[in-house]
Amino acid sequence: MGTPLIQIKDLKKYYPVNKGLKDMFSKEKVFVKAIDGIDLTIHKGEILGLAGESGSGKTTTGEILVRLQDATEGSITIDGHPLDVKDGKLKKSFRKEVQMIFQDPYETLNPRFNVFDTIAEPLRIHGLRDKKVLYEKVIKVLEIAELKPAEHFIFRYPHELSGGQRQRVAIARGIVVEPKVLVADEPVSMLDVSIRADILNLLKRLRQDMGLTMLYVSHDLSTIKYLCDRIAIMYLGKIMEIGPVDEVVANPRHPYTQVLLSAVPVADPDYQKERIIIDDEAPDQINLPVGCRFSPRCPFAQEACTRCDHSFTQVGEDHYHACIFEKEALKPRGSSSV
Ligand SMILES: Nc1ncnc2c1ncn2[C@@H]1O[C@H](COP(=O)(O)OP(=O)(O)OP(=O)(O)O)[C@@H](O)[C@H]1O
Repeated sequence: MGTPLIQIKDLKKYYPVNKGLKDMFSKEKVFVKAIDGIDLTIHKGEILGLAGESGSGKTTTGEILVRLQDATEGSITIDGHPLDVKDGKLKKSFRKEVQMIFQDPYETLNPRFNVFDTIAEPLRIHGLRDKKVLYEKVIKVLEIAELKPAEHFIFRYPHELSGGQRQRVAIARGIVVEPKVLVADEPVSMLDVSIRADILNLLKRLRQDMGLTMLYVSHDLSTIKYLCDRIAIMYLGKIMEIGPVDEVVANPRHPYTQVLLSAVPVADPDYQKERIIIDDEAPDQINLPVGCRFSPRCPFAQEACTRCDHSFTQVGEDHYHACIFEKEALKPRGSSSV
């Protein structure tokens, strides 16, 4: 295991919910607990995949890391310094250290900015004004992002680029300030299947050539398996399982991870995989279950699950899960409890 670069401790993000006029007079505040006390470590040069269904808190985690949102509680350090440093100058230079690329490059690129202005903007914000130096830096980063020949792309506008090319521009903009960390939130889910692997390979190369550390947010377990070293599985604001990606995929321990993996299609037509079917309905984000948050949908839930506090059990090297049962002890719901 390498040196920790990012350390997230007991991170919480609670959004207040206004349920109407009646609530305005009620003393009891209601919250969506988007992130509810998570610990994560990401090592230098590592790519950590953050997976889970819609609403589990993945994007919020990434946005807090890149300071698009403030946490309600908890601490984050990057290379030993706190992310929420108050000093104005330090704050600006630390901001450079974590950059984010988003799902939809259409939305993230300003249609009135050409490629040069798009990529030069963060450099200008950080004080670089010399046009020649800016031009050279933009050309260099376009080449790294494999938009070649760079001169051919530099003065184009977003509508003159394909989806894949736009995502490459967004990546070039992210890396031009030489960050330590890249948060990639579903960066290939809106792209044509045929170009997804090219973008994932580019991210792999950036890790290798620039030593970038990444948080890769996705609900797509197959892209996580392709790209990431470790995977963390989130459900309703909690981490359910975390470990080396190959190990978790081959030997999932938490029932929620088993459910997610059972839904991934397998290319081999002769391979019969047992699909674990669960209640499709989105879980209630406000009235959270007592004990294990997954228990109302879990095919193996027992009465004892109401006493689960989501603390981890280690089951292998760097492999942890938050189910109170060992895999062998999981019994279909309704059989005698432990
Ligand atoms: N600004 C906000 N105000 C109130 N609730 C929010 C806000 N942003 C997110 N949430 C809620 O927080 C929870 C987690 O959202 P988040 O976007 O982090 O989940 P996600 O796992 O990334 O889902 P998806 O894959 O759909 O993006 C959801 O219930 C969402 O509705």
